[in-house]
Amino acid sequence: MKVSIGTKNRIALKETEDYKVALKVKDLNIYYGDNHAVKDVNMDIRQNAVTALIGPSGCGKSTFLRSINRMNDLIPIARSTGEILYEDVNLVGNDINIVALRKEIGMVFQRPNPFPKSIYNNITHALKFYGINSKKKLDPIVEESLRKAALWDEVKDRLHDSALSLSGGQQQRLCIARTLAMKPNILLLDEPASALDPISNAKIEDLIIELKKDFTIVIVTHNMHQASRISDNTAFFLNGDLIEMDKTDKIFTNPSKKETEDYITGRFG
Ligand SMILES: Nc1ncnc2c1ncn2[C@@H]1O[C@H](COP(=O)(O)OP(=O)(O)OP(=O)(O)O)[C@@H](O)[C@H]1O
Repeated sequence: MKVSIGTKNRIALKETEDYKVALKVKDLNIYYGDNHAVKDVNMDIRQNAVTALIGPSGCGKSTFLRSINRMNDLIPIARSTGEILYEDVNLVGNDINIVALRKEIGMVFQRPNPFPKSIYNNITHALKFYGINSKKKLDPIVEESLRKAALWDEVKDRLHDSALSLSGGQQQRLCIARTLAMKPNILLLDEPASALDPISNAKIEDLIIELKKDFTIVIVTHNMHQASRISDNTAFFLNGDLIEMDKTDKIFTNPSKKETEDYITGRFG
């Protein structure tokens, strides 16, 4: 099911010696009209790791995250320059096949947004769009996706019930399962647990730690404890600038920049 994302804007991705890079961001700038929301960001996002994006409200975290699978295209005044290299394709380029891109780089939003369909049909909806229609093919994908999203045991006897009958936390895991069914390489999570109760929140955190074995994960979170618990690397944004990015332990115990320290110690934001 792998689909070519684009043909032009191809630039070889270099990997460093100690880890593989899933996304290489170079000189990325994003504007909403005159508002320069993301400024000259350079960043390597590690494969099979969790990268947390933190920073005060309005600092550009979600804008940065959304640029990775071109969700900002939906905003007419948004404009980007620079490069986000995925495999050998610049995702900022003009000839990107957005449908293919979003299949490889899936996104889960802050509020669970299941379709008003059955649990089963939530998972199969997009697969049918890609021409997978037989129950024989769909059934195993539904089970595998729900298992990966740690929801199978809770829903296996009610797959044809409405997704809206699930709790908020279950709905969010269903949205993750729906994304996993497309077999993406990268998962973008925009505060996926912030609207959930503490138990559901903990389940989502455990799930994210489990999922990084198979996927590269980039997560926006306002919750510092969450970032420190689940992420390998943390990037701190302020006013659209990437102030500092490092191993999560380092960011939370011994950041290099005063702005980072002020933020993580609660002195501002
Ligand atoms: N759809 C939009 N149209 C115009 N400007 C926008 C839009 N979305 C975000 N912005 C602006 O871009 C800047 C960065 O916003 P963004 O939502 O990326 O920040 P954030 O760090 O994710 O904030 P929060 O933590 O509150 O979600 C802000 O100045 C914001 O007003």
